[in-house]
Amino acid sequence: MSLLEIRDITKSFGGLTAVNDVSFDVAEGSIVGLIGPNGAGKTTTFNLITGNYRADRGSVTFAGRSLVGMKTHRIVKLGVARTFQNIRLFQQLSALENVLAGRHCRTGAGLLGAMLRLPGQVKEERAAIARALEELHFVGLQERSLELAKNLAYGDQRRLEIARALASDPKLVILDEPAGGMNEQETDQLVELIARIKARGITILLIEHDMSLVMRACEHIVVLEYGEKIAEGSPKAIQANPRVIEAYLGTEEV
Ligand SMILES: Nc1ncnc2c1ncn2[C@@H]1O[C@H](COP(=O)(O)OP(=O)(O)OP(=O)(O)O)[C@@H](O)[C@H]1O
Repeated sequence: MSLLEIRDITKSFGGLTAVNDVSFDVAEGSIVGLIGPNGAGKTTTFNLITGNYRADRGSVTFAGRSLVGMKTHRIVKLGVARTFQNIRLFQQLSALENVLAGRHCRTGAGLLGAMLRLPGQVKEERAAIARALEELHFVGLQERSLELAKNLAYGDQRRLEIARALASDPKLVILDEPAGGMNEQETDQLVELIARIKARGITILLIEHDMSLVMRACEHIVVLEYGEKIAEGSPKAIQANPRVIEAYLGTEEV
């Protein structure tokens, strides 16, 4: 069954059509990769899913509900969480506080309850902290929970963004170049982390230029070029597809 259905989405910026009539599905429980050359429209596609941009045409349906025109915070509440190509952490806050910010959408107590320190609020806060620590442990950052985000190594900041996304109880996690700036060992660990996220029953859609990661981690790959989908299929089929090789992969061994 498809968790996410994208149909004929189009988005233009002035005269430039960044995404042109793109359709694809993300099956529940799967790991799908979105690849293509620089400027192909990958991040724009993500922004159309997460409500950062509104599609000019087409539909985005998540768990049977249309996301078009929905505000980002509502989309997060429905179960779509993301990380960013250019890391967007609260640099002056601790790792733990960053993950708590990701949990915020699932905590109910309002400002008054927080100010009055009502018992329900205190209990909820404790539960949120426990959950945030679990997510830090899950991504391997348990030792760094009180470190400011800005003091974390680049690869650790990427993993912290993943922990923050997971804290929002997503059904779908969207990762924008999660291996960007990572060394080989960190990338290997990321492949393993992605598999463990899937094992939790969470569906994953990712953009990545590191083909060793894409081919190892993804079950299904969608290829964009100049805003259009030029291919989709299994890693094996994509690696052998002449159009994809010409547009993006080249003739090098991947
Ligand atoms: N907000 C915007 N305003 C104007 N043009 C934009 C905007 N966002 C993206 N574009 C343009 O749309 C095209 C697609 O960009 P997009 O970032 O989606 O590509 P991408 O496939 O994610 O590229 P990369 O791999 O380099 O991240 C590019 O030509 C880009 O310059």
